[in-house]
Amino acid sequence: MSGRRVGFCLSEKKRRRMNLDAFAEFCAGHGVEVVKIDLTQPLVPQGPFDVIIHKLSDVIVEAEHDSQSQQLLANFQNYVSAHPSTALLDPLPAMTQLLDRFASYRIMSKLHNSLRDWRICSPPYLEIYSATDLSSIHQAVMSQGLSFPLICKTRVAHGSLSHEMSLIFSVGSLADVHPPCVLQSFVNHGAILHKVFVVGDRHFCVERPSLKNFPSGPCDRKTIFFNSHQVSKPESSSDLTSLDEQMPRLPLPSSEAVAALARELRAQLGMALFGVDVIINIHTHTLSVIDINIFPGYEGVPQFFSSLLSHIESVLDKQTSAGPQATGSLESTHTTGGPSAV
Ligand SMILES: Nc1ncnc2c1ncn2[C@@H]1O[C@H](COP(=O)(O)OP(=O)(O)OP(=O)(O)O)[C@@H](O)[C@H]1O
Ligand SMILES: O=P(O)(O)O[C@H]1[C@H](O)[C@H](O)[C@H](OP(=O)(O)O)[C@@H](OP(=O)(O)O)[C@@H]1O
Ligand SMILES: [Mg+2]
Repeated sequence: MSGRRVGFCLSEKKRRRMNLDAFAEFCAGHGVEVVKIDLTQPLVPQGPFDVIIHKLSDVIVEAEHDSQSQQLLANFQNYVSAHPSTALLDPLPAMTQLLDRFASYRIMSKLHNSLRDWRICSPPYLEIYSATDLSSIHQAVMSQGLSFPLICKTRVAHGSLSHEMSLIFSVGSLADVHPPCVLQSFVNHGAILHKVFVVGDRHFCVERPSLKNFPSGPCDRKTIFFNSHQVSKPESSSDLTSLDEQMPRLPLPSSEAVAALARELRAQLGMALFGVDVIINIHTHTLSVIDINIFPGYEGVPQFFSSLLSHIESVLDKQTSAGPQATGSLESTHTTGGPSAV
């Protein structure tokens, strides 16, 4: 495939994290030119692009309150709208919904219906919009079927603050909740996390450290505050990830169930580059989906470069066969409803 230009719109940190320079070299060997897009400069002179791959989560989140980020985002959106033949990975509305745990958890909560045959579910959760009295939160925890311990996560699902979390063990400790946030039932899973990395129609499962088991039900224990990046990176190791008791090794997630999950979320999200965090309940052995990530790090996936290039080529092939008026994003997106909130 010759003369194809793929623009990357990533933060400097993300370019380093994915080793964009090495990917550019890899693509050059396959006749695909990788271009680093500078969002602060006019986009037209930097183009044209057959495909744009981006992770604008920083800009989208900051555009909520920062006029310069709003301008950068508007420039990008104007360029994409004016160039419908440029394929966008991934569509902005799809990415935006995953920046909000209220939206992504609504999608996760529907998986138990669409993937019932695979015994895939997502833990009960509760959306807390604003400061609410303790008894109302406790009432909602009970009525929504949540069970202690609870894990509390910020509503915003991206960026450094989004990884600050807490484990809450009693009704009294609900005072440690800082809305807007979600409360989710903690599922004992033997301190093993399964990261499912999706690249187009391919997906890869990588095992990671995870939070250890805790006694079920409320107990008189202080809230534990932690950063998720201390818990589930390949090198994570602390008393939070070390089991207090020996337990039989859990089965691996069935490859068919994981494939069904990847397929379902590809269709639901209309995205090609995302990660899904899955844990196995030590009592029921059901798969619990606890998180969906935009354009993750794909650490532990040696096939990432070849899979990404293969997906780019499949998108371009579709563009070619669909003709010059093909739309910018080849995959549709839609949002879903959700449970009551506090
Ligand atoms: N409901 C849950 N039950 C048990 N453990 C959980 C649950 N939710 C999260 N965890 C643990 O906390 C870790 C971080 O949770 P989560 O993935 O939601 O945070 P995150 O900041 O979005 O992480 P990342 O962006 O690195 O994927 C998980 O890897 C897992 O170890
Ligand atoms: O271990 P993974 O690849 O899941 O780590 C991801 C993490 O899940 C989040 O997707 C991070 O993105 P933010 O939520 O935007 O911080 C990724 O950071 P990034 O700098 O690679 O985008 C982690 O790689
Ligand atoms: Mg996660």
